[in-house]
Amino acid sequence: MTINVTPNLSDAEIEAVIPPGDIRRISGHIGAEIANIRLSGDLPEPVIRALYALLLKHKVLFFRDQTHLDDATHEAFGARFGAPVAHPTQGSLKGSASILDLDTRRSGAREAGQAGGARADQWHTDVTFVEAYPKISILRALVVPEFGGDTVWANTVAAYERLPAPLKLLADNLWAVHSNAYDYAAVRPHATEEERREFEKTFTRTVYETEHPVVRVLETGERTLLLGNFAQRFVGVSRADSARLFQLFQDHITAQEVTVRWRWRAGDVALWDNRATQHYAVNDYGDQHRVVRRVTIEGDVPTAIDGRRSVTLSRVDKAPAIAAE
Ligand SMILES: O=C(O)CCC(=O)C(=O)O
Ligand SMILES: [Fe+2]
Repeated sequence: MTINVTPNLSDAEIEAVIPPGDIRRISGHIGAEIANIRLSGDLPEPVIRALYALLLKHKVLFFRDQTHLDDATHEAFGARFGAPVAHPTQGSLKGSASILDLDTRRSGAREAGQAGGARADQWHTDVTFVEAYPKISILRALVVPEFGGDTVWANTVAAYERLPAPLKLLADNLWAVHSNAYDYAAVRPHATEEERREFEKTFTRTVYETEHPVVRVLETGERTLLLGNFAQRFVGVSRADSARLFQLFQDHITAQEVTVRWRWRAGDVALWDNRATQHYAVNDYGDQHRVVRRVTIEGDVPTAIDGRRSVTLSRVDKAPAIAAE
């Protein structure tokens, strides 16, 4: 059952279900580990509400030792926060509604896929190339390398708040075009021809272009910077200037001070507010095996400061052309 979320529970209301001693903040602006909880689709509603309130506050929540979860119960837990949605082009793991399998050993997975596929080593917010991109992502670690393979999240609300006033004004007035058809060759110069074809066949099977405000107003009233690696250019700005502006804002978003880095153990779960964060999977584990699986929860169409909403510019299906090759 999906909850009718009440965003602003008081601290006392949260404490009534999740004691403060079970909440361990990890860094100054983002991330908290929640202890003594067994995730499932059957958690009482007050617990789900408290988790959601904590998510709005900390942007990413971590849970250790959830080895009891399988794909079905992972998804059932996610469904308590809204409807699970499949990736628009990559589909989902067999037998599940929404699970994205990121396995470094799955054939074709090495370089294809979302933001670099099984190795998502680009700063991004999930699936921003569609209008109503997911509001929540929930990642479960199945196989963790002996060393390396951490994930880093950045708080895009804190990044906005820390901008000097003139840069806030600039961001407030910008819109960006996001697409899944980014320049794969530029991002992955060492990719083989096969990998490039795999990328085209799966990830960009349908090409989306969506215009989003760079500053999105959240249900909490907070303003968040909406960029990441699917952002291609700013509306009304040349490609060259877009590249410089993008770098300027991304550098603020990924400043160490607004990030948290998680060292995975098998059975860990990370739950993030995909509207208020970007993330990056550190690609430093060589050929070691790594498997993580993700459930994404339906989001809504972003609203800008002036009330305008994001719009889909185009959605072009390439599948028939590729199938005919
Ligand atoms: O592999 C990871 O740690 C993160 C992958 C990713 O970007 C995602 O699950 O959305
Ligand atoms: Fe991601």
